[in-house]
Amino acid sequence: MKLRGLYAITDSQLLADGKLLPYVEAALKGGARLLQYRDKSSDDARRLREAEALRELCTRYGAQLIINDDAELAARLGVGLHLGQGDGSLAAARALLGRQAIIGGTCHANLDLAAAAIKEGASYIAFGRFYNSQTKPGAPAATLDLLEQAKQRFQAPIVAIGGVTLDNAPELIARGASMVAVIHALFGADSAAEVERRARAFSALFDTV
Ligand SMILES: Cc1ncc(COP(=O)(O)OP(=O)(O)O)c(N)n1
Ligand SMILES: Cc1ncsc1CCOP(=O)(O)O
Ligand SMILES: [Mg+2]
Repeated sequence: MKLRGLYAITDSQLLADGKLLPYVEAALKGGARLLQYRDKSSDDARRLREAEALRELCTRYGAQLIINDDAELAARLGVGLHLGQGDGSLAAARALLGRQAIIGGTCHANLDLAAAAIKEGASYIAFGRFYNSQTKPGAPAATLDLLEQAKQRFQAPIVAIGGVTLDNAPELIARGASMVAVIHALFGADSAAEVERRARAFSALFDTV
């Protein structure tokens, strides 16, 4: 699968009260190519249930499910995985999940971390936050120049994350992002119809830039 386009990431607060499945389905209808299940709770039974439901939705829409932080859950479901610095070894995750799995690594604003992630078998490298993020305000800041340097240095697909909106996504794509990972500007919406509209608009940026 070509890693290009909208990368939607779930949020437990924004998608509470029964919104998880309808809002995710709207994002997938709108063209999201990757969907990350990001749930920091320790309710393993609920996490398994929700992740299984998301996997089914992703299959229906031809998208790929990625599990945040939890290699065991990714292995159990046979889906992809995203690991940050301190979430465990990418090489061990690659060995666990196999050659085909999509595995991403957080590289903050550091090209050496990206080189190491690729060496360990990452399918994509993620930089950010690029802008102010309501979801993760303390994440280390990355610049557009860094993105350009990463694009020149690496062939691996580059994911840009952190405060990404419909207004600033075009400059990220122009400077080398092959995917934009979005939480608030996608799922912080009043209705599933609005999520679908936003997802379509994000996805369309990849046709034109
Ligand atoms: C696509 C993508 N990029 C970066 C992150 C951040 O991962 P991490 O640094 O481990 O932080 P948490 O998301 O676990 O809080 C991500 N999740 N996805
Ligand atoms: C998980 C994560 N890692 C760096 S910024 C961020 C949050 C992205 O969410 P938002 O799109 O709401 O800024
Ligand atoms: Mg993490």
